[in-house]
Amino acid sequence: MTVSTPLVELRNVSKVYPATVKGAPDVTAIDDVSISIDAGDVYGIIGYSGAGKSTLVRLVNVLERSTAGQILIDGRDVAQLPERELRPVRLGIGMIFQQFNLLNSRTVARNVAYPLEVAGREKAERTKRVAEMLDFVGLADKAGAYPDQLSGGQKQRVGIARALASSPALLLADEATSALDPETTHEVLELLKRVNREFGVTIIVITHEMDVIQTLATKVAVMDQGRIIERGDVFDVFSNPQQAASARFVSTVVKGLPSKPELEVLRARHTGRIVTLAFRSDTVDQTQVFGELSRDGIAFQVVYGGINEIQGRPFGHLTLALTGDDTTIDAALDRVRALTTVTEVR
Ligand SMILES: Nc1ncnc2c1ncn2[C@@H]1O[C@H](COP(=O)(O)OP(=O)(O)OP(=O)(O)O)[C@@H](O)[C@H]1O
Repeated sequence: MTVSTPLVELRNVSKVYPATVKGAPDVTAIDDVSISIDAGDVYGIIGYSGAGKSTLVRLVNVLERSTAGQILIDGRDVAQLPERELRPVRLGIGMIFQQFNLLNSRTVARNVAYPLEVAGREKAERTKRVAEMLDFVGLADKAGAYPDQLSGGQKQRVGIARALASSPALLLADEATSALDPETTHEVLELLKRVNREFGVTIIVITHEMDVIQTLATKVAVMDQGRIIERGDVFDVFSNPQQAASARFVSTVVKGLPSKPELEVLRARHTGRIVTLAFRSDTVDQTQVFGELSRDGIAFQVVYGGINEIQGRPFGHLTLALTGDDTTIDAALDRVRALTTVTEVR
């Protein structure tokens, strides 16, 4: 078996900013973070404002130096490289930004050509590559337009064409859809999926929006106060978050567990016992669960919840109001507990 080197690996990385106000404590923006990203991954990093996401991105493309730890790109520690050796490393990393960062005095085509000019590519090669990239993002007809003649979604597509022009192996997307409306966000995320699928580009997606992770990423790390508090396959984290902060992010897109006020409403509206059941397509057989509950004169009604899907795998929570003889319900719930997680709200 061959063990492949991760494309990006952070080992015990920290970044401390000295206090900006005299007497105030230093700011630990990144606190002992280790992370491993394989070639071909779409790796989401989610956290609230101030969690350290942007700092992490600036460390990976070495716009800033870490205070401690190793940052390996393709097995090479870039954190220690002298400035003059960083240029080729940065050329291998594309970036897209929330505010697009296009050059307003240049046409769309010349924006896309910019990294190729910096890399010293011949004019003929630049022209060919720019045409290919504009074609890929569906903006061939806008080559001669200026950025301020474009919509937000079109600007970000130019940003993507520019980021990919020098054929980087890695694309960093820092809040790339946060300035866009939901429809345009969806189009840009679909384009980024194609970037990953068709060019095999590894993508690190930085966001505070869980639906971006749900749509695009295959793996996710949740950041809080400079640390990674949870990580895993997107499906696992969404269907069974382990940390309270992760569960809060998940709850923004998944209607699963009723909140306290919602439970009050459910209790007032329904007689009988209220239970929430967890479902995961790969481990829980819904038919069997409902079969157990429909026996022995128990009646039930689904009163809250929903089933979601990530990468074609359904999961979710359903809350039921059960009526019937208490002892019979207890026995049925015991049987269901052998099949899935049951939470009863008393
Ligand atoms: N250049 C800097 N000097 C001092 N402190 C900084 C600097 N850059 C970031 N910080 C601090 O580091 C912490 C992490 O900031 P960072 O911008 O990485 O967070 P973030 O998760 O990207 O949030 P946002 O989405 O709001 O940018 C914050 O407390 C921030 O104030």
